[in-house]
Amino acid sequence: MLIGLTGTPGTGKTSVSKLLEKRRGWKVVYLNDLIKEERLYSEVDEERDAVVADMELVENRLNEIIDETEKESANKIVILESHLAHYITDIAIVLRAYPPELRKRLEKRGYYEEKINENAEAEAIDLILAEAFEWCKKVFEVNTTGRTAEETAEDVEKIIDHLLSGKEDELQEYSPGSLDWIDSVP
Ligand SMILES: Nc1ncnc2c1ncn2[C@@H]1O[C@H](COP(=O)(O)OP(=O)(O)O)[C@@H](O)[C@H]1O
Repeated sequence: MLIGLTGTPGTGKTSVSKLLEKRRGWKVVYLNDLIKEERLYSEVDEERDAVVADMELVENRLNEIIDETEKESANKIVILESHLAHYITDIAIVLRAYPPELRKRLEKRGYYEEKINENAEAEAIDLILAEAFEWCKKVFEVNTTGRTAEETAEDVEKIIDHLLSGKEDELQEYSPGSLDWIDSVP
């Protein structure tokens, strides 16, 4: 089962993924690393020091990884970690962080002011959540505000265990759309 772990930069996708790898042995694909390491891109944007992913190459490679994972172990979970993951997966877990808290995290990571504003504003207008609704069949939302990375990892683990159980009922505490941070944009 391929599950997208998405969210604005700084919401904790990488931290949570590393904890889940350790705790549950689930396979995590760090999409941005995969694209660069395996050259799954069609062109390089020198100006922005970025690459343009070739989505067909990416999807083919992901299918191979899923098959390999399912053959190698009893593990049935592949987590796709990236703020673009929801463009690829049918299931998305969207991490959220109250913009003022997100700012602090990004400042700690040494982001420059303009990039911090850009991400804080995107988070305030629910940009990634809206995209996930558009692209995914199933969307879960996890508010990481005021929680530790460990607690968020537990939230994500609970959602994935629910999916593994095959239960169709909604996980109320993670149903999307309950956060409204539009007023946090200065
Ligand atoms: N509840 C939380 N969940 C995840 N990360 C958190 C949380 N609270 C604080 N953090 C911190 O925020 C930062 C998130 O960075 P990172 O995991 O790289 O995010 P992303 O991969 O989404 O850009 C880390 O330094 C992490 O320790």
